[in-house]
Amino acid sequence: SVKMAIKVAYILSKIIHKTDDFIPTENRNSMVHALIESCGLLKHLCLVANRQATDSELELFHSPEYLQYMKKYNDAIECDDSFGFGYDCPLKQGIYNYCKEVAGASISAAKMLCSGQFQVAINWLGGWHHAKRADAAGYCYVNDCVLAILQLRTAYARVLYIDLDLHHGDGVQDAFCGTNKVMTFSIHKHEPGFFPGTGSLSDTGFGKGFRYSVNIPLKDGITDTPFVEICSKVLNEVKIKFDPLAVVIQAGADGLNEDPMRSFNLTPVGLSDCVQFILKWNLPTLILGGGGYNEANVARCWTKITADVLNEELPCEIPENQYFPSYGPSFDFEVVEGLKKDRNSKEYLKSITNTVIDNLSK
Ligand SMILES: O=C(CCc1ccccc1NC(=O)c1cccc(C(F)(F)F)c1)NO
Ligand SMILES: [Zn+2]
Repeated sequence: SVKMAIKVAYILSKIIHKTDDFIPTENRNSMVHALIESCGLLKHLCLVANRQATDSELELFHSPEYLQYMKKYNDAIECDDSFGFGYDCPLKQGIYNYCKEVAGASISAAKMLCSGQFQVAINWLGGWHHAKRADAAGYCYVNDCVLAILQLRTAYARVLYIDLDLHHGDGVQDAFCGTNKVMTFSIHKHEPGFFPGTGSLSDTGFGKGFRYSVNIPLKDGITDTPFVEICSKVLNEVKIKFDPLAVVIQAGADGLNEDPMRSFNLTPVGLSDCVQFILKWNLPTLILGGGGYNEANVARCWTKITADVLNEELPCEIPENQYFPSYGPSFDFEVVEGLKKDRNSKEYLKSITNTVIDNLSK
């Protein structure tokens, strides 16, 4: 089918190398951008210079005390473990500037969609779905997903949030679990003791938001085909029932095979097929990053998603770029599917699909 060329906004950060200091993999954000650039994709994108979020924009979701604490430690180098900082979310110098940069990028991307000038906006620096109003969690210090959704809600009556990360998008679900203006859909690993532990089948929202939280809890080992199948089946019902006017996709890549999380068995093809299924709806769509700890594979995945959004071909081999050695020994774009067992039986997938679709039609 002939695909129309669509206008795609891509948020550029001048301090992208600094943002690498605050995610667990040292060069990831820089590698993603360098690979996208070396594949010649920037000329097809509308490059938007990032603008840092203001304090008042961050306060649209986060508590002033929480933000004040980060601001205070922005220059210091030690902290106690209040507000969730400490072990999982170490506070480092420049943390507050990092939050303003990342949140600003997701808000800027959302503003591009609100202007009606773009159909898709991409911010690979964003996707930090665990952060709470006054609590850092799971390496997330600022919930840029929530801030972007709030921005989109100024122009769109109903916004759908879709979380493809290995982990449950708990911070976003919590923020909107009581409203029927934002539906949150998250497909993730759900096993005893696996972070964050929420997002079970019965986790469907409260009050006005009852049945506006959709969760697909999975076991280890799922591969592209069943993942894309369950996503498209359920999202098809979500589209009919909720009739969203804008979409936010968190495309966290820690579900890829060879990720240190060693859980799912996805490849960039599966994640990109999910994004393509959603883009067929022709709705204003914001695409964010998220988890993903095999940095070369995350760069391969998000470069492929960017190329597929643009309907542009990728070269067969990894082009020369600053991080070329990281792509050895294959030096190509493929992430092979592993041999691990898929613990999601057909019966299990069928039963959760039916339950979720049942919930949607009540
Ligand atoms: O990816 C996440 C957060 C993962 C997380 C939650 C709670 C506590 C720690 C983490 N992060 C890790 O476990 C982690 C982060 C970076 C790298 C690794 C590695 F060891 F797998 F490489 C592991 N959310 O989408
Ligand atoms: Zn994750």
